[in-house]
Amino acid sequence: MSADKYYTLAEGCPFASSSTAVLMRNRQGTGGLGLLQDTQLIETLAHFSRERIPERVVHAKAIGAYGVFEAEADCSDITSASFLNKAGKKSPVLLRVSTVGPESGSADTSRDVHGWGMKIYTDEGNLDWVFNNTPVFFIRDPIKFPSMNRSHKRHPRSHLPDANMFWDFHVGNPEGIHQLLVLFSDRGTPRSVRFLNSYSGHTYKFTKEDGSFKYIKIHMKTQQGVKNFTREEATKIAGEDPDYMIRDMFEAIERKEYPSWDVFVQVMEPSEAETYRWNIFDMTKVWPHKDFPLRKIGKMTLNQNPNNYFADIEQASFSPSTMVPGFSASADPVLQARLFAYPDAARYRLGVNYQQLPTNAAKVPVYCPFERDGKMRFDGNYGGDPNYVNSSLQPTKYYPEVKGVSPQSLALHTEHEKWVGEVSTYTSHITDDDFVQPAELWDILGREPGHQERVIENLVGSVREVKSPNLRNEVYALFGRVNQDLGAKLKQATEAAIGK
Ligand code: HEM
Repeated sequence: MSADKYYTLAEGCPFASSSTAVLMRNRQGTGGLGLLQDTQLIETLAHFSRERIPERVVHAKAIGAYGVFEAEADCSDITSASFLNKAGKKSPVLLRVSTVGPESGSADTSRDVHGWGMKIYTDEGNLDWVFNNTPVFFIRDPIKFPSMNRSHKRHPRSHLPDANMFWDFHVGNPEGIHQLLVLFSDRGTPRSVRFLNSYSGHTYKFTKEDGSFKYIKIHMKTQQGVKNFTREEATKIAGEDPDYMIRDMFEAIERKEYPSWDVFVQVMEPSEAETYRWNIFDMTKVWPHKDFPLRKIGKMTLNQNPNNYFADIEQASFSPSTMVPGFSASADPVLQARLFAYPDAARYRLGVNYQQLPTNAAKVPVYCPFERDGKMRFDGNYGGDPNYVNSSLQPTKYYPEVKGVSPQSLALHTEHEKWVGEVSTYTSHITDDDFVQPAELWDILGREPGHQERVIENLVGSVREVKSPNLRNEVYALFGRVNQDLGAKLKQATEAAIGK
């Protein structure tokens, strides 16, 4: 605390003591009636009751840190994004890594997908990469997202996590089988944030000023190497130190052991997408690397812990809709839904002016005078500038005329998006194709000694909690469609464990 810093009330008025109450004392001096004039006491109590903001409905438990993204090379052959147009160009970064289902106070070594919220403060505004540590997802129809998450959370009656509910959802919605296999592999219990990879999962687009574009998927690979806990280790640590992952990364950064990740893209031509073996807008599928190899575009290093968790991390908001010129969304329906869901969540959780909070604010000048006012506006609110579009009294200037770049560089749409379809209802259907990539993953796991056995043990740990024999049989059948042997072994091991 600096020498000239002194205690005041929230309005700046100096106060002699922070722990005195103003009371009407009784004659004996043993009790006292509180007075409304005790502003300090009233304000202290009132503020305490309002300290909590809603925790995120998913991804509540997290750790965050600041760092830097460094471009590997000039990527202007594939994108006009300014943060990627020069080798060595650096942009500041904020990262928040979370578990998905459990609440803010839960154990961070729980078996769960881990979320990756990353904000790159570029010189053309903010770009958010809202990824997971798995390359695929449980669903491909966005309407299923709330249902899927509720089935992973607490039972509405018992308020307990419930394996019956979990497996009931997944048997009824088997498109998640690829993701389930990843979740119950060793990667479902990462050793810490420092040792996990992250993936865009969705197809995005790199766009160029001439209107051309490429489809991309982004992969971030940990330079510390992928390391995981076994089920037993993760369970033990969950009891002993539920904040293990927070502690691990916070302390590493304090020790100046800065974790870093190499950033790659898989790049696909639009014409290739039309005939590719897999639907590139189906997030339950990957693009095998033999078809689309990784190209390195940069490196991300974390080098600074937050100064204040609430201000820097809890108040952070990330959205796939936060995109810079040169980077664009694809027609994946889950991604399209997410473009709406995140700003909507931020407005609910943080308020309509959440972009002004220091941790979310762009590091370039923001001039958005047609969004005004609202709760907790704390900048100058654009003074007397026109609050309506197309003013001739004070015309609005645009980026191309100020920077001398072509208007196309800011184009939102690309050639591949000349839609001719009719409005239709659509729910995806399960076919044998949905089990091809999971079967390949099962074979890949088999190359690592003991990994298939561990997957079965991890599954047994959960499926044995399912009470209904019919539902258990459906779970065995689901995994049997991946590999008959897997289904049979899972059945045998689970029923044996139940019989014990
Ligand atoms: C229809 C699908 C999805 C919907 C509706 C959805 C919705 C949400 C919502 C409402 C939040 C809380 C946001 C907040 O309160 O600030 C959230 C957080 C998050 N989601 Fe999703 N999500 C979906 C799919 C996905 C997918 C596919 C990924 C990863 C590829 C993902 C990654 C994340 C991450 C990393 C966070 C935490 C962000 C943070 O740290 O603040 N979500 N999601």
